[in-house]
Amino acid sequence: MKKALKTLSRNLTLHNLMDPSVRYCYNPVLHWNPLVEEYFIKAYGPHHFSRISKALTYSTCFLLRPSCYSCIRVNTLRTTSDAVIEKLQGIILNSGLNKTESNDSLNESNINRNLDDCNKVEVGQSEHGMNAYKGSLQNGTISKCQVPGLEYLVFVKGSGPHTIDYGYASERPPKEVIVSRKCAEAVLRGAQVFVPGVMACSAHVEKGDLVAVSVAVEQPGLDGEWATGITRDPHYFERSGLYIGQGTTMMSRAGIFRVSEGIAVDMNNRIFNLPSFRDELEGEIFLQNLPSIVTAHALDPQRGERILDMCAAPGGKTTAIAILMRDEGEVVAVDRSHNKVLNIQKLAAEMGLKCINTYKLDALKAVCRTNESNGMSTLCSDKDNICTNIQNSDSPRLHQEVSSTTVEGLNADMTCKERVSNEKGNERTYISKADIRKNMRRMRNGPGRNQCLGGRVENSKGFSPNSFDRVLLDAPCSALGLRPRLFAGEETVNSLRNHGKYQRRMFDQAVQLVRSGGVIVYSTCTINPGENEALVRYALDTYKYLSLAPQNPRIGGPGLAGRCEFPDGYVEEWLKPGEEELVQRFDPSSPLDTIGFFIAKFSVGSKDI
Ligand SMILES: C[S@@+](CC[C@H](N)C(=O)[O-])C[C@H]1O[C@@H](n2cnc3c(N)ncnc32)[C@H](O)[C@@H]1O
Repeated sequence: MKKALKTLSRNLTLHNLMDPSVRYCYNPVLHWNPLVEEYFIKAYGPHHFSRISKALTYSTCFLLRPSCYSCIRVNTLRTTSDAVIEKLQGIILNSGLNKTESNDSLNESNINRNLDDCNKVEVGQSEHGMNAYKGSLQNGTISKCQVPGLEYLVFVKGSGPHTIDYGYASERPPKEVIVSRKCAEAVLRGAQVFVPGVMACSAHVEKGDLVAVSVAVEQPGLDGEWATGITRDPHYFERSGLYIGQGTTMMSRAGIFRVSEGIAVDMNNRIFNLPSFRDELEGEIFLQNLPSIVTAHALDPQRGERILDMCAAPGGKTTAIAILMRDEGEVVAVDRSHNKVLNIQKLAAEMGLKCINTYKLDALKAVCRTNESNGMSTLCSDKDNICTNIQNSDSPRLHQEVSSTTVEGLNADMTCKERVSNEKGNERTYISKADIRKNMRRMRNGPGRNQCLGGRVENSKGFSPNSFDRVLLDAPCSALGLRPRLFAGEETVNSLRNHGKYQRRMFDQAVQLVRSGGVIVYSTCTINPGENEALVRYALDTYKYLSLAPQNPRIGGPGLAGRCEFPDGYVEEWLKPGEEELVQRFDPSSPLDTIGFFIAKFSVGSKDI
C-alpha cells in the first residue's frame, strides 16, 4: 500500500513537472546543505529564512516582488548625474529597453503597495534610509537616489518577472540551450549568453533559431552528493522551473562548440529586463550594488589620506573611495591575484583616477616588519608562473547536445562523476573528491576559458605597521548574499567556519596596518552571521582599543545579537545588546531589494595603552 502510494505520488509529480506551464517557467528552489539550513533557520527563524532564500534566487514570493533595478555610480570627477541620466535615456530609447512594464508585470502603484506590505513584515531596515530609497524608485524609470549624500547614484528600473511563451506544442518541445549556473546568474542580471557559458544545445540548432534558455543547477543526488545531470530522460525534471528566457542563436550548434568566445544567444525575451549598460559611458559610470557604495561612504575617506583596500579587485570600492577623496591622497589597492590586479588598474585608468596604486599581495602577509616594505617592491610580468599556470590549466570544452525529447550524443543520466571518469575511460574506478570538486566547479561556471590579461603588476612585500589612516577589508567570503543565486549547497558548516578563520587572520593584519586614531571598515556579501557578527565579536574582544563606530549613511538594518550553539558543541558569539544598531546588515528579502551585505566600522583608539 505504502509502495503504491509512493509510486502514485512520484507519477503525479512527474506529471506535474511535465506540465509545460510548470516546467517552462522560472521558479527555482534554492538548495542548501541541511546543516547550514538548520543554522540559518536558528539565526533568522524559519519564515524569515525562507523569504531570504526565495529573494536570493530573484523569484517571487507572495509579498516580495523584486523591483529589480540597476544602481549606477556616476564618476563625479568626469560628469554629473543629470548628464548621465540624459545619456542613459537616449540609450534606453534606442535599445527598446523602455519596454519595462508589460501586461504581466506589476504597475507602479502595485510596486508601492508591495513595498508598503513588505514594510509590515519584520525586516527592519533604517527607516530614514528606506523612505529616501522608496522616493528614489517612485520617480520613474531613471531616477537619482534621494538618500542624502548619495544623490550621485542613478537607479534604472527594470521589470519582471515576465511570463514567456516558449512555443511548447504537444510532443514538439522548443529547441533549447542549457547554460551553466554562473552564466544564468549573469543573464538574470542582464548579460547575454556567451559561448563559454553554454553547456549543451539541442540537435539541429542553426544560426537565427529561437531557443529556450534553461540552466543546469545542482540537484541532490541519490548518493547524497550534489549533481548536475543533464539527462536523456524525456521528463527532464531537473530543469523544470529553471527557464530564464528566450533568445536567438548567433551561431549554429556546431559553431557554438567550435569557437571559444562571442555571444552564443542574444537574449531578446527575458524573465527579468534589467539594463546592463555593458560598455556604455566608459569611465563615466560604474554599475555597483548599493551596499558596496555605502561601504565606501562608511569608510569616510578624506582628501590627502593614505587608505588601504586589502582585497580590492575588481576595484569597485577602490574607485568609489578614490572619487570620494577627489583623487587626492593615496589609495593602495591590493589583491592576491595578478590578473585581478590588472583589472583594478584598467578600471582606475578608465575612470581617470591617479591616486590609486595597485599591488599583488597576499593580504594575510600584508604587514612587513623589515625595511623591505613599500618601495622595495619587485616587478613581475605576464610571463610569470601565475599566467603560465593559468594558460596550462585550460581544458577542452565539452561537446554536448540536448533535445527536449531525444538527446543525441549525450549519455543518459550523465552526472559529474561520469564526466570525471570519461578522461581515462573504463580504466578508472576511483573518483577522488578533488575530481568531484573540480567538476562541480565546472558545472557551476561552465567549461569556460582561463585568460591571461598580460601587463605588468607590482609585487609588494607588505607595508609598515600603523602606516594607513584607514583600511577597508572587503573580505573574501561565502558570498551567500549575492543575488541572483541559484545554488547554495556547496557551503557546509565547516567551510563557513573556515571562511570565518580566514577573515579573522586578515583582520589581524588590518589592525596592525592602521594607525591609532584611524578607521577600519569590514564588509562581506554574505548572510552568514559567522562571517559578520562573529567577526565583530572577535575584533572587539581581541583588540580592546577598537570600538564600533556609527556609519553614515545608514540604510541597512541592525545586526544579530546573541549566540549560536552547534550540535558539535561549537559556540558562535554574535553582537551584544546595544551593538546591533552600529552595524549595517542589508537583508536580501527586505524592500530595499539589494544583495545580502554586512558592514561594520571600527574606530581605532590608542594602541599604546
Ligand atoms: C569580495 S572580493 C573584493 C571586491 C572588491 N573590494 C570590490 O569592491 O570590487 C574579494 C577579493 O579578495 C581577493 N582575495 C582573496 N584572498 C586574498 C588574499 N589572501 N589576499 C589578497 N586578496 C585576496 C580575491 O581575489 C577577491 O578579488
